[in-house]
Amino acid sequence: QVEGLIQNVDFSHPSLNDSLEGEIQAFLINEDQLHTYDDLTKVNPVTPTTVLKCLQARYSVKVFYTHAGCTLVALNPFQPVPDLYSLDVMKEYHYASQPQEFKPHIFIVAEEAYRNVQGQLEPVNQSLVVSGESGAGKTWTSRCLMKYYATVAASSSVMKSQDTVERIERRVLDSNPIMEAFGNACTLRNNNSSRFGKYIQLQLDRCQLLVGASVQTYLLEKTRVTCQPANERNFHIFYQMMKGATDQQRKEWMMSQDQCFAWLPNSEKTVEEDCFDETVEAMVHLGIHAERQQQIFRVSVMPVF
Ligand SMILES: Nc1ncnc2c1ncn2[C@@H]1O[C@H](COP(=O)(O)OP(=O)(O)OP(=O)(O)O)[C@@H](O)[C@H]1O
Repeated sequence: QVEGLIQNVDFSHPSLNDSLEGEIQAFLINEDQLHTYDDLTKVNPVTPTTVLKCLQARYSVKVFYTHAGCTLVALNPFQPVPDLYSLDVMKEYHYASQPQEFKPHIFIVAEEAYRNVQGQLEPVNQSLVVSGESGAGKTWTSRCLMKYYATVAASSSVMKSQDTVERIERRVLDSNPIMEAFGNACTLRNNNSSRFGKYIQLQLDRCQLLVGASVQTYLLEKTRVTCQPANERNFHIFYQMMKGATDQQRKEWMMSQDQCFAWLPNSEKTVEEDCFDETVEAMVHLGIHAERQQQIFRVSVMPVF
């Protein structure tokens, strides 16, 4: 992704090469300043080395977001960062008169898009594109964005407390565990890898309150159901069912505790996402009633005798 941001420079000319190398060295000499570049367009010269060194320097002081013009570069901290996404931080960005003057953050992008919806004459659609390689943090980032909108654009009094998010806002957030249970799997690169692409639409009314949402999915890696690459797993939902089913469900689904399934390799591996209760709870919030759930789970079960 960073490569794509870097200008095309012809490095083939020897003198150009030498002078550029000199500029790079001159830039990098101020090592203790590199983390202060909060916008990569200020880096000069812009080369893979200078950009990556700046990002590395920021990462080492636990700064995970950097602007690159109107793009935001997000580095994956691979660990929870306390208070980076709290309700208070959301409020700070949401109520700021100039959020772009704050430290780079995904909430700046979220807030700018939110404000841009309010066009001069008519509301204007906004799109946020989250891209990156597997494990880069796209799913995490999309969740943050949805949480932000579910909070700031909530029709109820959600800004009062973190757990008053409800109704449509709650449903928007609850779509995530369901989508992830059925569409994510543990791969070599990411324990919670999305095996599909998604296009999420959040609909706001003229008062900029969240009134609807839809998710379109595409390119689901269906072949994973029957064929999992070595040391990877099938979709989370199967393991969730194996681990979380009640005795009654086990009987009905013919899934006894000690049974092995050829299509469910690496069952011994426990990942955070193996949480059947959470999936079921989210289904309830989304209005998927018990009978429909049973139909879905019956289809999901594939016993091999
Ligand atoms: N901002 C963050 N703070 C803390 N942890 C994070 C953050 N972003 C990502 N992670 C961690 O990195 C893991 C991988 O991120 P994520 O699943 O979002 O990647 P992805 O880009 O969606 O990958 P894939 O394309 O394989 O679906 C997450 O499960 C989470 O543990």
